Amino acid sequence: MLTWPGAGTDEAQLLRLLLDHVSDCLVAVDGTGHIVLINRSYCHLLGGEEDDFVGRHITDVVGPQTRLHLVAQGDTPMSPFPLEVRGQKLLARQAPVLKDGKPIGAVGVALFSSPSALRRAYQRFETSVAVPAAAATWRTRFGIDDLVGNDPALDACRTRLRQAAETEFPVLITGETGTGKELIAHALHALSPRAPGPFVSVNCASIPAELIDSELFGYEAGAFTGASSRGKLGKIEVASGGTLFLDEIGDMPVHLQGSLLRVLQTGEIVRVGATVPKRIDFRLVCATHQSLDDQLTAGTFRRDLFYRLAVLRIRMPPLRERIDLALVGTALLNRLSAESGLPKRSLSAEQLQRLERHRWPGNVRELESVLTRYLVTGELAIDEMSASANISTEAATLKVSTDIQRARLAEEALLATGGNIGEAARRLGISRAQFYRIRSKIVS
Ligand SMILES: Nc1ncnc2c1ncn2[C@@H]1O[C@H](COP(=O)(O)OP(=O)(O)OP(=O)(O)O)[C@@H](O)[C@H]1O
Repeated sequence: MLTWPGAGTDEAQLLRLLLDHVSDCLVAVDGTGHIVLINRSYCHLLGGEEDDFVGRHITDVVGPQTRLHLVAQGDTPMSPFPLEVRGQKLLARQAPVLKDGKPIGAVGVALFSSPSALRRAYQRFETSVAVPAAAATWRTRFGIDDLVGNDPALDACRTRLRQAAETEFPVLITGETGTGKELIAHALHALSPRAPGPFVSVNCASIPAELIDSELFGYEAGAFTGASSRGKLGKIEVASGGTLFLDEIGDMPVHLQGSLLRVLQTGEIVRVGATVPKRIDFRLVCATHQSLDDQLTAGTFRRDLFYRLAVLRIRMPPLRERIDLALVGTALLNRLSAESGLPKRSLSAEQLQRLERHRWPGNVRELESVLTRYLVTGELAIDEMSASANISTEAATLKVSTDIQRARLAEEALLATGGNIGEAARRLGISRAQFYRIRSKIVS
């Protein structure tokens, strides 16, 4: 006799309870093909209650293509068996119910609602075995509480952040260097339902152009000379079930922008050297300190990709536009002293005024640096070099825009030649080495 403490003593009720907790759709028929038992998942799929189906012939309920009544009479089961029930494609498994070696009925279990659900389940399984070891190291380091400040623009960022965390849309975070773009990307992941999954961060500016491909998409075993014999998991795959953070997205080479766009459109990646695409479930968050508008105009950033990844936008305010410098300075000073073990120091009214007069081109990162120095030396030395940084930034912009133009021509030549660097260099009338140099100026 079947017993289960706390579940009552009625065996039929107990059986019902168990079956209703099986999420797969399950139905049993007697030797004539009439339904004797059907669980809640199947009733739900059929859009009715148990009483609507028990006693009816399986072909009346599921449709003429079912074979369950035939299996109940001794036909060989076919598993998995494709079935369409109420417009829903299923893969089903059938098994005869035997008594003294003779069939007295059959049980049918719908395994997956469609081949793509099956593929997804298989990939989930594969990923759950292969990815966790890699993903375990990819965790968020910051939450929304780490975002210090009491400023209207920062409050607007917090609101946007909370709204974005409830959705799955791509987010583009913009702002000058050091304004907290990476911090807020971590916080976004930590607030989202994906928080238990990995947060995988890739800095597009720090990976050589020729490696970004394999870094993001991974490669198959032996995909190219020097490739690991076991193949490599790409960062997009490592981010499966979590968030992929692409920092400095403005530095992504044009040919890769096309690949990323395809991933966003299809939800699938193709590893370098592979032919079969793989479905990956990840959320994309990007950041840039560059003006993507300028790059859109210059043609170095694809407009179609831009619209895809900038569905939701968060602009981090520069420190000089914020009204809470005293509060941020004091909070950071306390945090830095707690983290470093250095004795606490406070800031006088005069010192706070000096902080407020500075333009902070390096934003909160620069402020952290000044305050750390203050904790160590007791002197509030604000970097004079950084105060004049605006002028040098403008001078640098001219140079950068020339570099961008050249890189754009190089990328166009590369596209036109199907990725053949030698040929692209020849068309531009430069050497391969010059070609690499031009591209690396933008990429590294
Ligand atoms: N509002 C804030 N509150 C507390 N710390 C902050 C805040 N904004 C930035 N920081 C700190 O400033 C430093 C720089 O932040 P972060 O790396 O997120 O900036 P970023 O905008 O991504 O910079 P970059 O564009 O150079 O990559 C980090 O140590 C971060 O913790």
